[in-house]
Amino acid sequence: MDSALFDVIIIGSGIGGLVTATQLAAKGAKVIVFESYLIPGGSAGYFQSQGYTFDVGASMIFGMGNKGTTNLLTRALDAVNVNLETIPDSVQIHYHLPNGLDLKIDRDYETFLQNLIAYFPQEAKGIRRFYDECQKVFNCLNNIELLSLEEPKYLLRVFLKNPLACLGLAKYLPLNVGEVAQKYIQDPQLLKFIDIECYCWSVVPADMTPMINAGMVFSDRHYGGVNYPRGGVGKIAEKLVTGLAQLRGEIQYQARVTKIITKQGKAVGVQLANGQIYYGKKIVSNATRWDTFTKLLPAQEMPVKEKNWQQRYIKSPSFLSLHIGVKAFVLPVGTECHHILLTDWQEMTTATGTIFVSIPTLLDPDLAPPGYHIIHAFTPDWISNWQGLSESEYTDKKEIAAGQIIDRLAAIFPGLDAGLDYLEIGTPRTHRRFLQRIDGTYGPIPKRKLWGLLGMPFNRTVIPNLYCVGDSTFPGQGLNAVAFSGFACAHRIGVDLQLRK
Ligand SMILES: NC(=O)c1ccc[n+]([C@@H]2O[C@H](COP(=O)([O-])OP(=O)(O)OC[C@H]3O[C@@H](n4cnc5c(N)ncnc54)[C@H](O)[C@@H]3O)[C@@H](O)[C@H]2O)c1
Ligand SMILES: CC(C)=CCC/C(C)=C/C=C/C(C)=C/C=C/C(C)=C/C=C/C=C(C)/C=C/C=C(C)/C=C/C=C(\C)CCC=C(C)C
Repeated sequence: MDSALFDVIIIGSGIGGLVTATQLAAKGAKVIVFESYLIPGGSAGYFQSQGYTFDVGASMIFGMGNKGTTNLLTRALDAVNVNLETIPDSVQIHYHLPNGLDLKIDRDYETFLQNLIAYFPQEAKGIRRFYDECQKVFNCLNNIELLSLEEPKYLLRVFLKNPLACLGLAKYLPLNVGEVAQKYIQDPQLLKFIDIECYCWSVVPADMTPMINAGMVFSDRHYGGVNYPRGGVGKIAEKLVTGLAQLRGEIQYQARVTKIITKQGKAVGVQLANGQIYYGKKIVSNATRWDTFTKLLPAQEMPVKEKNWQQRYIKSPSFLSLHIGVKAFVLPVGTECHHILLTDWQEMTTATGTIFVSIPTLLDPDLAPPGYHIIHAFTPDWISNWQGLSESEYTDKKEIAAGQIIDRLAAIFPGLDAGLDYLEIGTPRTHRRFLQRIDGTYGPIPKRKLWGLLGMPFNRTVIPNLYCVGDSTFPGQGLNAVAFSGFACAHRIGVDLQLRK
């Protein structure tokens, strides 16, 4: 069944897809979003059970500050006249690391530096120089308008307005964190610490983590800060959808796109699982590049550019996630919201080696019944560890794996077993199923050491009228990063469609 022509069809309502949709609707485009799940948000969605509201992903949110230009989530919400109350987190992460390295990353930059220097006094100068250099990158970004790097007029405009910031960014685009850190720091334990500072959001150590992204994360946490949306991470997507609807943009749920329709090599529409066909002038995929170019388009016709990208980037592991409800007594007084647990540096990048913990109810108690808290504990794991099992083997394996994580969590929550009220276990298979992400992957990671961010593709693809948005486009994983990708994608499409607003 055919239907009206849309300006833009967006496949998927992750934050990347929704920022693209809202930006384009605000520019006056006729937009429709198709989402395969029941609610918007993708990996920034939520689920509710027995009085708890769980974030499906982590709850450490950057980009919700109220100043500068890098607060892209705040800006995306403002652009469609919706707002969301946020709760500031005074500590980004409490690290529990090998050899007794127990450190809180304070929101205040100077306090953070002093706390780290207390562990490595001999590296005081190097620590300051390294993190100050990250701040330099951030200051360049935070001084310019952030739009599509594929739009020459914008590049010229931004360059003429702020040449030093642009040259600064151009210098850092090919660099990784490792090479900058090693300029200033010699202590092997401290370099390991820089590795986990990167790994916990990029899923690769410092020598493979782009310097631009580190500039964002290591500086925004002290500038706009980490801020939690009241009501849960899922509120960001819900509010964007409200804004989209106010601008007459449409969204359909339980609407899985099975095919991108092409005509003479150009993308012209999409087909849904129920057989319906929709046509659009521009098609945007918020599915991963792997899903886009193997499932939504014929895998055997994959463009060379995409094949080359797959030579440079591989799928990161997925996660084993425990969504836990506990009695309040489990949390010792002074517990912070986010934790990283690692007992052996050798295990940092191995499956289930590093444990991540979020306790969003410390910021927003209404996410759990009175007297209870949420502990979301997750650890990287590969889908290959969860395949080829019978139903009962799968259930047993889940329980054993969850038991092991709970035992390890006892290091910081000794009463956890006794105070357990609720437990839901998600595996890489769960992430694949609910998020429609191939192998449940968290996103692309470099296959080998690359030139910083230079290898990450922008939004246009070699197929005319087909764009990608989200974490397999520049600058990669993270809600604020995919929000950037959404701003850039909408800007490029706005120019291509000659939208006047
Ligand atoms: N900072 C944090 O704590 C945090 C928390 C959650 C997520 N994240 C980040 O968010 C990023 C992901 O954002 P994103 O925008 O790239 O995408 P996403 O994967 O979150 O969303 C993609 C959406 O597209 C939908 N979809 C996929 N294929 C479809 C199809 N064929 N038809 C219809 N719908 C389809 C999925 O259901 C999903 O809702 C991740 O990189 C992760 O790092 C960060
Ligand atoms: C003209 C000339 C000469 C030149 C040009 C140059 C330029 C202009 C350039 C530009 C560039 C740009 C714009 C760039 C941008 C970038 C960006 C925006 C970036 C961003 C980033 C972000 C990020 C990375 C983020 C991230 C985050 C994340 C991932 C997070 C996550 C988290 C997690 C998972 C964790 C959890 C933990 C716990 C729980 C503990």
